[in-house]
Amino acid sequence: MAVYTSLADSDMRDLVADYYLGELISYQGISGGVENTNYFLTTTTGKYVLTLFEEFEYKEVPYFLDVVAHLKHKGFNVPAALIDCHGERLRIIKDRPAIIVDCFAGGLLDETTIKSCKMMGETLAKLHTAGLDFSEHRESHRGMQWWRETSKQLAPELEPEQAHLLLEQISEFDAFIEKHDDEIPKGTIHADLFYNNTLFEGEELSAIIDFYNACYSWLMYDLAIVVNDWCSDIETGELDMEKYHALVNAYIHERQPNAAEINAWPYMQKAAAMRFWLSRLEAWHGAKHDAERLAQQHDPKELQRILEARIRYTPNLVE
Ligand SMILES: Nc1ncnc2c1ncn2[C@@H]1O[C@H](COP(=O)(O)OP(=O)(O)OP(=O)(O)O)[C@@H](O)[C@H]1O
Ligand SMILES: N[C@@H](CCO)C(=O)O
Repeated sequence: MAVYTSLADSDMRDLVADYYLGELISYQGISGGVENTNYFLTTTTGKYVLTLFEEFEYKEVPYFLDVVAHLKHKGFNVPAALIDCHGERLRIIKDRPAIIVDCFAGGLLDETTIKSCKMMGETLAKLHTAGLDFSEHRESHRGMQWWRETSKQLAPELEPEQAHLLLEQISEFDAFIEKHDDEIPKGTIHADLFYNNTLFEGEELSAIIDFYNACYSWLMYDLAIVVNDWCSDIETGELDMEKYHALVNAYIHERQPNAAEINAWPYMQKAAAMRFWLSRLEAWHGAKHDAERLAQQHDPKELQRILEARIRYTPNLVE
């Protein structure tokens, strides 16, 4: 279970007493995520989620809270940090920065469908447009610099063919970006919009969560992250072309990519797969001597298969 920082009953009661949330009724660690510690809190006023940030220091967190506040202000159902009795939205609990947000109704999809892909494509384009006037620009903490350094560190631990594939993909993308970076539109992106970061009520997309990889980067890179997760067959890595067309056409209908984005699309699809393959490899290698932690990790092979499938074939953005 991904509760890295455990809180005692008394910690929870003290915490809830510091917000306008009534009395604590119960709490429960959330097993879903891998990056942060999350608890569901039930109080006399409703249901909430407590997040303790395991990767970030206190001063790094306000950017993410500002992104969410900006999008909430624009009408998206996203988890803005609640304000406590002292007027603060961010605090330290057990040495970790922590926030409380509303718990949204809805559940995780077991799998994506053509209809949910269409909804995601449309919503992603709207999210990108809404983020264009967000003035804080933060580089990704899992961007080009991170993948260059991490791939070099991990390469000796990998099978030679894996190391070759990883390093080759990074240099191919780096060479492409060196020439074209300035032409490809950037904005504030979610950068981790896997379908387990969305909630659905019935067939309706009800909320988008987990903005803690948000950054200022290429909008097409964000679309590629979404396509790879929402439209790929997990066993083979191949795209389900009906889902692909539903998602991409819905995106394009809302926001028309320019010629540079169309040109960059194959590179973005491969880079997006490589980035999550690498973060899963990093997490997996970091956890390999701890069976409990290892069992919580996502399987890196799934993203390796997606990358290999995108190398075999990358569909065009616009037919
Ligand atoms: N505001 C919320 N409303 C309802 N459920 C939530 C909310 N926030 C988190 N959850 C639940 O908790 C789970 C884990 O949350 P989250 O994805 O933010 O954790 P994480 O550790 O950052 O995960 P990962 O990085 O693996 O996606 C979600 O899949 C969802 O089921
Ligand atoms: N969505 C990521 C984990 C959290 O960043 C993955 O599936 O590898």
